Amino acid sequence: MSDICVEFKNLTLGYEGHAAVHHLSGEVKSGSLTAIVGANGSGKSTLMKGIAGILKPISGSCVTRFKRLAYLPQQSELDRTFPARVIDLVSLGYWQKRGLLGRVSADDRVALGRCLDAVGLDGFEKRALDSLSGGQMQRALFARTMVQDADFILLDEPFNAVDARTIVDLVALIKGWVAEGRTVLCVLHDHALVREHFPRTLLMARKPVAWGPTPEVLTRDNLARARGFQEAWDDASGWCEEQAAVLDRKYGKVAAHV
Ligand SMILES: Nc1ncnc2c1ncn2[C@@H]1O[C@H](COP(=O)(O)OP(=O)(O)OP(=O)(O)O)[C@@H](O)[C@H]1O
Repeated sequence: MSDICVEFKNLTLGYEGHAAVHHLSGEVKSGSLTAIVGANGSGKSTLMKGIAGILKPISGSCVTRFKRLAYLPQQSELDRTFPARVIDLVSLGYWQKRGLLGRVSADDRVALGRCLDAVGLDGFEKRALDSLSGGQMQRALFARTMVQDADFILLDEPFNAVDARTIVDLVALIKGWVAEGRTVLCVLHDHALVREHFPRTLLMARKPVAWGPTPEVLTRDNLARARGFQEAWDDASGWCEEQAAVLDRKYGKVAAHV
């Protein structure tokens, strides 16, 4: 098996002709743990959707070589008023394996119980989703991710609105997945957390500003450059080439492939 599980080749992604991620090239190694950081609107979620295949490239390509994907979107994209229990939500993790209407086997139920236990939600099976706290909901979503038994895991801001204790527990789960050989890409805003726990980082500002070992990426210079790109970016402008060239001249050329 190749040790590269995702390869970006000059990838540009966007919406209705407007690019949100520009000219990304690079590779994600199997078994790696990478943080994706950048300001609001810098293209992090767009990149996740591109990797998940939800968004097709405007140009360039994103070649994926993983077997099974688990994608945990931002909580804001989830409807918690849907009348469902924790067990229903977590069981959805089996749909790739069983199909949407397939039966969850006795073995699956045992595995599901183990996952709920691992995320600290033992006994919560029958709780309604709208009765959960933000942290408990995130734990339930992590249980669903575990049930999927994916070799490639995308997490979009998984620590939003959860307390410090929950973050510690969820980070430990993520590290456990990586120790099992799974690959994890995780969108985060907390740079201190990234420095402490994430060996590799991709810094985005609509285009890649830096990508590599975290201490080499989260430098004062790179963060200033990312701010400059982001602030100068004009959402109203049509195509990216001209604007990117202007910004490159102003802030220095971006190392698009690190
Ligand atoms: N469905 C959409 N239709 C049109 N434009 C969109 C859509 N989703 C995102 N965008 C735009 O694409 C750009 C990048 O958005 P994206 O959500 O990828 O940023 P982000 O880095 O994940 O931001 P945040 O940290 O706020 O979640 C933004 O200008 C945003 O308005």
